Amino acid sequence: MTANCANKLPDIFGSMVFDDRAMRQRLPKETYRALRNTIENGKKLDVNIANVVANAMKDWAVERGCTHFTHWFQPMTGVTAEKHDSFISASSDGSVIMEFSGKELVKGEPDASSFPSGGLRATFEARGYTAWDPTSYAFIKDRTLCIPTAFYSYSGEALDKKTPLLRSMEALNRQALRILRLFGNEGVRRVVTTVGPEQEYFLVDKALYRQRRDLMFCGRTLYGAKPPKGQELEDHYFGAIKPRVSAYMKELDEELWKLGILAKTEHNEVAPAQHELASIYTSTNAATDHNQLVMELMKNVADRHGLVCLLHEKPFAGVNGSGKHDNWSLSTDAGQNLLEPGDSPQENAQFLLFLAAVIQAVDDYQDLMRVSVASAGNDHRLGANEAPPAIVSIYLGDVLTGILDSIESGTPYDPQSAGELRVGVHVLPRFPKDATDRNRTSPFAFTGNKFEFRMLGSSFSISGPNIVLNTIVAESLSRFADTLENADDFDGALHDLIRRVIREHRRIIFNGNSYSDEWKREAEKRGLLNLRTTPEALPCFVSPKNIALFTRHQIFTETEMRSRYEILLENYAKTLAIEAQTMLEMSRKEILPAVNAYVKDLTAAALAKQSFDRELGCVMERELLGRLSELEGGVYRRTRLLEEQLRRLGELSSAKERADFCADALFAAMQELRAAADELESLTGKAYWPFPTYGELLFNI
Ligand SMILES: NC(=O)CC[C@H](N)C(=O)O
Repeated sequence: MTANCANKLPDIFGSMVFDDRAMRQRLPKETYRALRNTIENGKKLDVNIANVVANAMKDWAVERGCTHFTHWFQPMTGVTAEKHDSFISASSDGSVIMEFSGKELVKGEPDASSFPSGGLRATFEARGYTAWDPTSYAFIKDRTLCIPTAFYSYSGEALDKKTPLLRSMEALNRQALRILRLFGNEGVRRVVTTVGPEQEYFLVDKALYRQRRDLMFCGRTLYGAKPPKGQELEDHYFGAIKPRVSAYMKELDEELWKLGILAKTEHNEVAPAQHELASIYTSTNAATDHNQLVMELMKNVADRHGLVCLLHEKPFAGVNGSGKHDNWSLSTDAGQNLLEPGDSPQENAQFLLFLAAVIQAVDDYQDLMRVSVASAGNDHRLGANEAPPAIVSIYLGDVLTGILDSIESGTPYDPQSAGELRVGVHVLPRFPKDATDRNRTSPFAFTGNKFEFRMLGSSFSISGPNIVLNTIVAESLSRFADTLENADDFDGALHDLIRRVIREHRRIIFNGNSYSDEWKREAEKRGLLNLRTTPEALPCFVSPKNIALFTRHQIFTETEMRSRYEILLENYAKTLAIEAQTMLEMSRKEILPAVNAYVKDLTAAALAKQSFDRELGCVMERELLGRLSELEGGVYRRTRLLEEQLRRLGELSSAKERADFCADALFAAMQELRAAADELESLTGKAYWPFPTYGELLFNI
């Protein structure tokens, strides 16, 4: 955005979205009211009304240069999908008119037989349908009107990431309203979960990227010796943004603002070439759609700047990885944040109950939290260089923990104050927001009025982790409501309930350094789970306890869960197999021939020296040739070993066996090959090494 355009920002914002402003302007009053009723209360939309809405949307889109529309959906691939249809309709005189009907708006059939379904559909029964989600606004991308939709099978099973997310938001709404009624909050009609995601990413030069097959095929480097400088000086974090990156960020912001995305904060991250973009929170459904668009646009805009945006969780070994921090909270339709401590005993009590619900949920369902962030890419990040470990725990800060302690033990919070703290009777001691000191090591940190779930990988759809958060908290709230609805003495029952939750679940609270080895030992003593790899974590998803949870709240059917489990396992094994294949290709076609060329030149130089003068020593050539030949032999042997492991992988039939084999034998073989090749890299002449080094990739922008 040029400087003189800055004052037009409020006009540009949302200009490519058919949002409330556009609806109000374009729809007849009655249609507008009916549509709002659908958006807010889920009321079915009459087909005549849908026709009017569709036509208005089409006119609006055509005025903005659109010729096509698409049902935009989120299959289990983790990225979005679209199939474009033009608005044209043939007339008898050979001309065309532009049309878009209510039927086309509301439902589509993309024949999506090639999306992962985890055995839910065979190709002969491959029908898939998309259904308009009116709670997320339609928008224009690439001259196409995009209609956010849910994607499901012929027999009604969810095949996407949106349907269960909407169901989980509904479950949470149901249970949170029960709780609010107990506190006499009759006016609240809806509780929504909100999210503000922080998105980390790397930028590398496109010309360099193209020379690396590992980046092109896998999104991360599979080889690469440590450069002389990494992030140790901590000079990149929040450093001045380089002009090329700044130009990129400005264009990206403008594109995002046009789509009504609340892009707010941007800065350099810890590793060289790493950056972050944070958005202001909004409803989880919109935030999920928006984050998918953020990732897509990050890539597209980078391309226009001769850059490539890497969203992988660990593009470079040994330096900071990229996460996505999910700032989660609950808000009423009146805008009250339910995780914000209040001023009166009533408000405080309500806050403490919601807090207790989260504490119980995270402790009871640590396994699901871990599953929700499990992927091949994130396995490299969790527990390494400034990313949370695989052990789930909650950070509350000393002040809030102190308050909970005194409620539990019945002792005064403040030694000067008289008597114990009674929930619902006393006002909580004031704790300034800053008292919840930011703890960057915690997987799940309370930050004053929301929780920051820091375990998500940068390439994730935020849908899965939020489905889990919403559902497990809905479960705690429903149990609390069952107890409290039957209580004779509400304040007494509430106090006892909160006390019990703190007593039973305090093991999940940890305010110290989650990166440390002591914490690993301590967590084990506390009986917390430490599910190190994806194949170790995933089976928890389909444990009887978790199937019972998701089916009870109608988020997933058991069939849907089993299919998702299969998809996740397969995805893991496929990712590792692609990486192993890529390593083999790079070793055989690039590394070994390059080193050989260097060896040949060194040999020729030594021979030339000798023939020139027999007395001339060849210490360097002799020694270097010895080391190079040995390492070359090592790389060759390990290449053969990796080939052998890949062959063995091909013989395994079940998805679980394949995933386990990949995490274990295949990954070990990849690591060994890499170690030998990286050593070779540091000994090989610059002109010979076949692809750009870490130093070039990380410091070339
Ligand atoms: N400064 C930070 O917040 C670093 C976060 C880190 N990149 C992660 O993976 O979560």
